[in-house]
This record gives sequence, structure tokens and C-alpha cells, in this order.
Amino acid sequence: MSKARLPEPTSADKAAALALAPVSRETLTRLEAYVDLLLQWQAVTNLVAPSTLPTLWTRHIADSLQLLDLVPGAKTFADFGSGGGFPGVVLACALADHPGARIDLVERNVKKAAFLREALRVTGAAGEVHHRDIVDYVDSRTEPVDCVTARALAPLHQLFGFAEPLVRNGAKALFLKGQDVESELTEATKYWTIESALHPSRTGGDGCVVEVTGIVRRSMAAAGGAK
Ligand SMILES: C[S@@+](CC[C@H](N)C(=O)[O-])C[C@H]1O[C@@H](n2cnc3c(N)ncnc32)[C@H](O)[C@@H]1O
Repeated sequence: MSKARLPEPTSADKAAALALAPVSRETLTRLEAYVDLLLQWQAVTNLVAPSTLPTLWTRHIADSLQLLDLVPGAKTFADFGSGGGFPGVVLACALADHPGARIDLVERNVKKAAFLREALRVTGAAGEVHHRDIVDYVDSRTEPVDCVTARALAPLHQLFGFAEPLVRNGAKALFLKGQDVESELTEATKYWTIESALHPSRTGGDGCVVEVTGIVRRSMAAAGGAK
């Protein structure tokens, strides 16, 4: 039985993405190599929802690139639960020409970790894949990072728990979130006192970026005895 043909990214969507988040010619070449690889692997491994392939450039690439304007000058990044590489590989492609820039991609799924390694290889972007659990990665990280990112990984209260040691050590956290952000923030503030700002997504819809510069665990008493 022949395999069903996957939908392809459209050129109109690519043009729209590059208008939303312009990149250098060198970055574009890397991103194109990444997209080609992703489409090859997508035929055998589910890296993104197939329904999002026609809008891959806006939905995934521009969505990831928009983070860069929120951390001007940041060089070291840790992307939690990188999956198919959003936002981590996209940021690595965009920062490849910045001296000293480096991205840790933390992913516990073995196939996705293999894909991420291959994506860094074909794009020549500077980064390292950590095939392990986020908690183990954070526990063993001694150097500060400038920025922590995550998309489609977990509710905010859990993301704050993952990121707290790195934010305490000076990182800014940027979490790409969908329409449930207000209720997730309400839940998270039962456990955490945070300094944050919400930025509407440049790629439209109900999405936003939660920018976090402070995370402090609330005492059990303040949290009403909740864990
Ligand atoms: C829904 S995918 C999102 C992938 C990507 N960030 C995106 O937006 O397309 C979540 C990814 O996080 C990884 N993941 C979930 N919990 C993790 C953990 N505790 N440590 C490392 N990776 C984790 C999963 O294996 C999966 O690849």
C-alpha cells in the first residue's frame, strides 16, 4: 500500500512568515535546510501535526523567531522539550552567525533527540542536544543561561517549576502559549510569585508569549496549603 502524500508548506505562507519575522539570507538558507529535513523525517516520525504543514512557516518558524526581539543580546539558550525543534532549532539557525551563541535542546524522546542532532548538523547551527529529562538537565546545569524557552510542553505552573533554578540564576524565560494562558496563570500563581509580561503573538490567533523575569515559590501557608 502506498503512503499518503503529506501536505507541503505553501510559498504564500513562507512569504507571510518572512514578512512577520524577517531574517538574513544566511539564516534563510539554514531554515530551508531545516524545513527540508523536517519534511523528510515527518514522513516516518510525527514531528508536527500534519494539518499544520501547509502553514509550517508562520505556525512554527515565525512563531519561534518572534522570541528573539524579546531577548536582544542573549547568547545562551536552553529550550525545554524541543520535540521537532520549535523554537530551539529555529533560534539556533537565527543565531548561528552570532559569536558565542549556543542553544541547549533538551528532549527525552530518543527519536526526536536524533532528529534534533541531525538538524543541528545539516544547518551548521551551534547547539547541543541533551537527551534527558528537563529536571536532570536543570539539576546538572552549573553555568547560567541568558534565556529559557518552551512551547507546547506543559502548563505554566509546571514550566515555572522547571525554569525556576535558571531564572534565579539570571535567565529570562519565554513560554509560547495558546488561548488558556489566563487560566494557567491563575493556577500557577497559587504556587509561584512571578514577575511576568504577556505579549500577543505576532503570528495572530489567541497565542501569546509569557515573558518571565522572576519566579519565587510561594510558601505553603501563602499557597493555602497546596503543594
Ligand atoms: C508536544 S511536544 C512540543 C515540541 C516542540 N516544543 C513544539 O512546540 O513543537 C513536547 C515535547 O517535550 C518532550 N518532553 C516532555 N516532557 C519532557 C521532560 N520532562 N524532559 C524532556 N523532554 C520532555 C516530549 O518528548 C515532546 O517531544
